[in-house]
Amino acid sequence: MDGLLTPRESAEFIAENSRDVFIDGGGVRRVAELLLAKAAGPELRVGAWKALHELNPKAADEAAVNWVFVTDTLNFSFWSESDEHRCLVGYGGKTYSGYWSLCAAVNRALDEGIPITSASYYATVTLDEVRHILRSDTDVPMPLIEERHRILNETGKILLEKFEGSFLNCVRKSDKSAQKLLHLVVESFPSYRDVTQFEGKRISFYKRAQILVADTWSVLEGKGDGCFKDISRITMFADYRLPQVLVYLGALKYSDELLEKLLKGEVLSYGNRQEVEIRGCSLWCVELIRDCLLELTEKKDEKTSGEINSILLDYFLWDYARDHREDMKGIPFHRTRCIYY
Ligand SMILES: Nc1nc2c(c(CN[C@H]3C=C[C@H](O)[C@@H]3O)cn2[C@@H]2O[C@H](COP(=O)(O)O)[C@@H](O)[C@H]2O)c(=O)[nH]1
Repeated sequence: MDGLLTPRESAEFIAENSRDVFIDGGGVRRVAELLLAKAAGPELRVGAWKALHELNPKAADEAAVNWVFVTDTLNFSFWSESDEHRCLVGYGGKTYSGYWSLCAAVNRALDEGIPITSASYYATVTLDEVRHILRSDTDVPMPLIEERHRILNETGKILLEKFEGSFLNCVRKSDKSAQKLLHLVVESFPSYRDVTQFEGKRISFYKRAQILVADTWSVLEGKGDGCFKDISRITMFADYRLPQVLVYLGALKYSDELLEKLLKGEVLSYGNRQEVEIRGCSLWCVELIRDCLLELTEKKDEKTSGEINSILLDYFLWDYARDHREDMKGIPFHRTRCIYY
């Protein structure tokens, strides 16, 4: 698309022109030092995607790739008005919330013999069937059920028409380039077009398309069809959890006016100036943390378990946010209801 900035270009431009969100250099360094201590550990490596998350597929086959595709097609907007009243899904003796409630519901459906990862099924699945598949154990349903149904039908039909019903065929058309796969996804599937404007420029975040590429790389363990030569050009994924954890860790700061708005739980619409600043500055902040971490590892000649990229930093910080939910209670996340993140 002409004149459309890449996510990294968008983030740098937003950070340079942001009025209500700021990157704190000292905080960036402190987070890089926190990550340095983990550089040689089990988290900052592609294998962590399977090793640390029991709901993720263990296989690296076509079915696993199609599990990733349908899950990332629905990977958006799990936040509820109140944390006490939210969608929960019980699976394998555990109760899951947020993004993990989606994964638990997908696995529960497969166990019930519902072929939810097959495009030939979800291209024509009905709204009632989707309500059943994504049903909550509480009286709070998963948000945006109607949109999830519409997106499943739309995406399933396109996957059948263009890629013989399997996302692995889409991956195989990308010449093992993460960037080519990213663009093939956003050109083919409308619900992945996470683009908006800021200060008169057309900007992109492509959050779900980037995490789809990242999760495809992870489920294929960075090997074979998943051996993307340019995987390090994928940036962090601009969702509503990373900003929260970056503020908690002191790498990102909000103006008093914006913080007050978020503490009141005010909804920010998709593409709103402050919402764009939160997403753009978070993305740029993680890029700066990665640069600082790479500098520290070189200086300290620290062993790392393979190349550290923004995907692995993002995964680590997102998991960190999950594990520190209680500690982060005082830090608001921004509320935007949309299908893009
Ligand atoms: N930046 C970033 N955003 C991520 C993820 C993931 C899931 N990926 C994990 C799963 C397997 C891999 O091992 C990854 O660790 C979901 N989200 C977003 O968060 C929000 C849900 O949050 P909560 O309400 O707390 O569940 C929602 O916008 C969702 O789209 C990530 O990794 N990074």
